[in-house]
Amino acid sequence: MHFFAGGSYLQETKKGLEGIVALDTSISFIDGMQGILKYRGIDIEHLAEMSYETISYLLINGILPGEQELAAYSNRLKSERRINGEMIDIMRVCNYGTEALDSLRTAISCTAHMDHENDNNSLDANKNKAVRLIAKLPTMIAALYRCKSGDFPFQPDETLSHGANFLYMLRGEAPSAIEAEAIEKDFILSAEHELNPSTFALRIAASTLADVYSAIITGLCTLKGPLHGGARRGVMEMLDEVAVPENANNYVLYKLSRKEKIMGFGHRVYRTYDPRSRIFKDMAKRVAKENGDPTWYEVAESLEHVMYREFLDVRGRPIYPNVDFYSAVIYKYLRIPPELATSVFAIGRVSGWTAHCFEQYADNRVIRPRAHYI
Ligand SMILES: CC(=O)SCCNC(=O)CCNC(=O)[C@H](O)C(C)(C)COP(=O)(O)OP(=O)(O)OC[C@H]1O[C@@H](n2cnc3c(N)ncnc32)[C@H](O)[C@@H]1OP(=O)(O)O
Ligand SMILES: O=C([O-])CC(=O)C(=O)O
Repeated sequence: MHFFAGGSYLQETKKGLEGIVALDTSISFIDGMQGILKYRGIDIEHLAEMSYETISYLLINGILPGEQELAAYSNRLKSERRINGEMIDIMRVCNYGTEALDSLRTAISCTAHMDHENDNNSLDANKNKAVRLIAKLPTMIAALYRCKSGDFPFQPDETLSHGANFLYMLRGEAPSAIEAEAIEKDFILSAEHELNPSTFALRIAASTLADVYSAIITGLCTLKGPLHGGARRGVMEMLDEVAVPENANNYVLYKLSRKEKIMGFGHRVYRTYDPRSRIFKDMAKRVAKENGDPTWYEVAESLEHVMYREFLDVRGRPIYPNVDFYSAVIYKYLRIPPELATSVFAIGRVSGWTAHCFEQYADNRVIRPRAHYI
């Protein structure tokens, strides 16, 4: 159905813009029926075996790096990991709440103030800003955590990978090999997902030609909500609440009877298992085994079984875990505090966000849909 308003015919409203195609992209591809996800034409299963730096380069530059390009990109990221004393002072002050993302938002805003290229919107300057953001986000989040506990932040360790260095800065000791693999995979699998809410919000900001930092902060603020990236924290809290696999059935039935959402389930696009969840589930099982206490993994598996059964019985179609579900189980085993979970998601996503910024700037028209006046 079409209706007439303000001199032109408009299409019927689609609540939540479900199924609306808003733009062309070459950054990622999703087949929600078959459970396929590709970044720049490469299957996620293949990408999950690479390093985060490789994936970050791929997303931003459109092609996989050769050996020399990767070495140069990796060196640049490592040399930009440090944050200065002024930033740490800010983190000591702007650190009141129980959600690290609120402070991260301020920290990124301050980085923009300190970046001499902030107002330079050339591609070269924007790529420099992307490198700074990608490199500094883990340092900022670890520093926020340390400052909150009244401790001094640990300096980044340039000998460690992007993921291992983050865990090192949280704890002051290098992670085990499997922990380093798990966090690296988390960053890769979280890096990009087409027009998810935060990326769409960011592209709207970029389409007004707002600078990269402003667009990233727009994305970050949108990631916060519990129906999007905030669900990861929700899952961590749910695992604590359910505590043992035997409680999963009653927990789900109680929540569903009250029409409450179960965090970490459902997706707007996937009608089958999210391919990232499959990889996360396998990784979570391995981390649980290494840890020696499989309880959180078993609680998660029970929740998955009960949700599948309930949705199939009551609605005639199952529901599957999304990207936030088994990643949260991994965070529990990695001892990442729940208040950091959404910010840790952003560490991975910032490469995808910056890639979308560049794609928007390169072929821009301001994004401005219409509303149906009632
Ligand atoms: C990184 C990410 O953003 S991944 C998503 C993270 N978010 C979550 O995990 C939060 C829980 N999940 C949800 O809220 C939703 O599934 C979303 C936001 C992911 C997708 O939303 P939509 O595409 O609008 O799905 P929608 O809400 O229409 O779901 C259809 C039905 O299933 C129900 N449903 C969907 N997900 C869930 C859930 N996790 N728990 C309980 N019921 C659910 C809805 O309530 C709705 O029921 P209704 O028809 O009786 O109203
Ligand atoms: O695509 C979405 O709507 C949400 C999602 O899975 C993501 O952002 O990774």
